[in-house]
Amino acid sequence: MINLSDKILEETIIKRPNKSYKGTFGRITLIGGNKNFAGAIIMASSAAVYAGAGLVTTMTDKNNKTALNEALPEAMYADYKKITDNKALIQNADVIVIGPGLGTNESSEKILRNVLKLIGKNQKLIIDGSAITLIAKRKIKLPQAKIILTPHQMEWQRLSGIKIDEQNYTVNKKCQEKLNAIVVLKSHRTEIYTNDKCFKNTVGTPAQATGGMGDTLAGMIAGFIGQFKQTEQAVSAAIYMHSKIAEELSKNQYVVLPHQIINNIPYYMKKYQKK
Ligand SMILES: NC(=O)C1=CN([C@@H]2O[C@H](COP(=O)(O)OP(=O)(O)OC[C@H]3O[C@@H](n4cnc5c(N)ncnc54)[C@H](OP(=O)(O)O)[C@@H]3O)[C@@H](O)[C@H]2O)[C@@H](O)CC1
Ligand SMILES: Nc1ncnc2c1ncn2[C@@H]1O[C@H](COP(=O)(O)OP(=O)(O)O)[C@@H](O)[C@H]1O
Ligand SMILES: [Mg+2]
Repeated sequence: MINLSDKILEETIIKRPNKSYKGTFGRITLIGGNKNFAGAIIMASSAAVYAGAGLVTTMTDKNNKTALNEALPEAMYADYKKITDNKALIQNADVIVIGPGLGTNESSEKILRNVLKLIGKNQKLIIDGSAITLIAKRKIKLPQAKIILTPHQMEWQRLSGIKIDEQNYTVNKKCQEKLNAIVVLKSHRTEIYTNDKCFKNTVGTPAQATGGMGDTLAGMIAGFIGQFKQTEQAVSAAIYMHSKIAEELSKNQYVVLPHQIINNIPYYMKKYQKK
């Protein structure tokens, strides 16, 4: 297990090339946010935009359209019940995020299945929250793609069958290999399992134990892997920076909210970019 440090940020966050445009920095499509969980997909989408994603589309419940436009005018909207009429939004994306606030009813399952059918093998797919629970409970097969799973410990228990108090490096690694995906096992000290290396987060604070913190992380990871070439490195950098911001803010705050992390991402990216 490799302990993460500031080095991961300096190695990952490069100076933006002058010869570039929005397409250079990643087209990201996020799917989630049922009518009760608008916040989850708005936080994930905001984190992606603030982490530098070039172009963001949010596919969500139609009741969330106004809230999304008001909170994040940078994001485009599409109805997540019309995936099959909007195949290009999935097929042309560099990174797809599915799950924040998606819910686990039949309609959520249908949306998830429709998205998974469209994923290409070279696309990066982040599977979070409800999508992990659905895959576990309905035994849905993962597509061929560059997959990143971001479970908290209970979601990992549902997916892997490993009880929370029995989760350890050896059994987690074995299951990650079987899934053939990067597994971000979230806890107060998140672990990242990849095919060749494993990393452990060394920063973070109980001040960040707030609903929406994982939704924010999923969007941040999307923003990073949409821009920075080395996927494993970019995933690790996003996780480290998410907690680093929380830890810094917690010096003056009793609690740190997801939107406060989001607002700080551009400043921290500038501060830690490759010298
Ligand atoms: N504003 C919004 O729109 C928000 C929307 N959200 C969306 O809601 C959806 C459901 O996600 P979820 O994580 O809230 O619920 P679920 O999957 O049932 O897991 C909770 C169960 O697991 C247990 N547990 C054990 N260990 C744990 C651990 N380390 N971390 C966390 N839980 C742990 C825990 O134990 P307990 O608390 O009972 O002790 C409980 O029994 C998802 O799509 C998400 O994106 C949220 O992000 C909130 C903000
Ligand atoms: N006590 C803690 N110390 C450090 N990080 C924490 C702590 N509690 C929660 N976190 C972080 O907050 C996030 C919680 O993710 P998750 O449970 O999926 O939240 P949500 O689904 O509500 O958005 C993870 O990134 C986790 O590492
Ligand atoms: Mg979550």
